[in-house]
Amino acid sequence: MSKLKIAIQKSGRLSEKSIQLIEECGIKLPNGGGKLITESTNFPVEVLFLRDDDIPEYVDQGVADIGVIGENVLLESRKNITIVEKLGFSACRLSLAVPKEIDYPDLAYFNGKKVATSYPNILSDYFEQNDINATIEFISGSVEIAPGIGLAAGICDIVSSGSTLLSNGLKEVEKVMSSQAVLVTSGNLEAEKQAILNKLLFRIRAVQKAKESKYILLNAPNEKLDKIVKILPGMNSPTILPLAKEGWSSLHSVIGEDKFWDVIDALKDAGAEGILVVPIEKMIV
Ligand SMILES: Nc1ncnc2c1ncn2[C@@H]1O[C@H](COP(=O)(O)OP(=O)(O)OP(=O)(O)O)[C@@H](O)[C@H]1O
Ligand SMILES: O=P(O)(O)OC[C@H]1O[C@H](OP(=O)(O)OP(=O)(O)O)[C@H](O)[C@@H]1O
Ligand SMILES: [Mg+2]
Repeated sequence: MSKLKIAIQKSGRLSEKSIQLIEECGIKLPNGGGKLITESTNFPVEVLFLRDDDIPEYVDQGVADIGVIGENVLLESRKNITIVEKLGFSACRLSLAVPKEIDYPDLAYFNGKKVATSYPNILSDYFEQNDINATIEFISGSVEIAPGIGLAAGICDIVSSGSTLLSNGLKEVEKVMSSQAVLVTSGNLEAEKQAILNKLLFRIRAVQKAKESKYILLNAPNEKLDKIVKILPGMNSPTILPLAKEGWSSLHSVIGEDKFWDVIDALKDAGAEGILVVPIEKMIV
């Protein structure tokens, strides 16, 4: 029976979350051992642990069927592979930065200047689209030190909190792209592997959906239920159960994590009491 080969980063910013996602899908992986390839004991997948930059090539070649990488690495690779699912973790951006004391006018600042980056393809496309004529200096890591050692006038690198820029005396001046972890495939899977991927995607979506939602329970006097129900945007209509206390009910519903804080005050004002909000592990809609 065929197995779906999944390439994930061996060690780095994507590793832990990639393994966590696989495990949250109920796919068991043997513990540790430093192996670079491992098989699940309860789902037809093999996991390959690789450098993230190598994953696009392996997926393109069919050595791996799917892979987890940042959108930045996908775009830089210029491979003919496609995103099957955005995974929502390792959110960051690729930005241009210059020494903080520079009085930066606009993108034209980079005309005739040298810019250091590990993303020469993305950056040259970006400069071309914006009619900027700059020299791109490729360096594979520690890009933030380039201006300080006189290698370049600016850099283009990953920014998340901004603390690496700050500690190297740089400031972000232009966002080139946003990125998050994505699941990619070459799109040439044989039927049996595609069926495994479909099963995996179904589980990933259930896990993702659950993370975006919370299960809410509250108590309220019966005469206030109508008003409370109108405040709660649920999956379907909420469940209402009578409480032992005469004239009171317990109401259960599912609510978007992003909406929760907006509606909580409205619920209290409408007479809700004993509000409990609990995480959902999986959600099939
Ligand atoms: N500070 C950050 N916050 C959030 N996401 C990040 C951050 N830095 C990088 N990423 C994302 O995680 C991916 C992997 O980053 P990491 O720094 O582990 O890569 P790397 O050093 O190239 O690793 P490798 O050794 O596998 O080549 C990046 O391509 C990017 O999409
Ligand atoms: O804006 P920040 O939150 O500071 O994050 C940005 C930094 O994070 C990444 O490096 P990482 O820490 O993964 O180390 P690496 O360069 O060794 O990959 C990236 O290359 C930046 O240097
Ligand atoms: Mg890398």
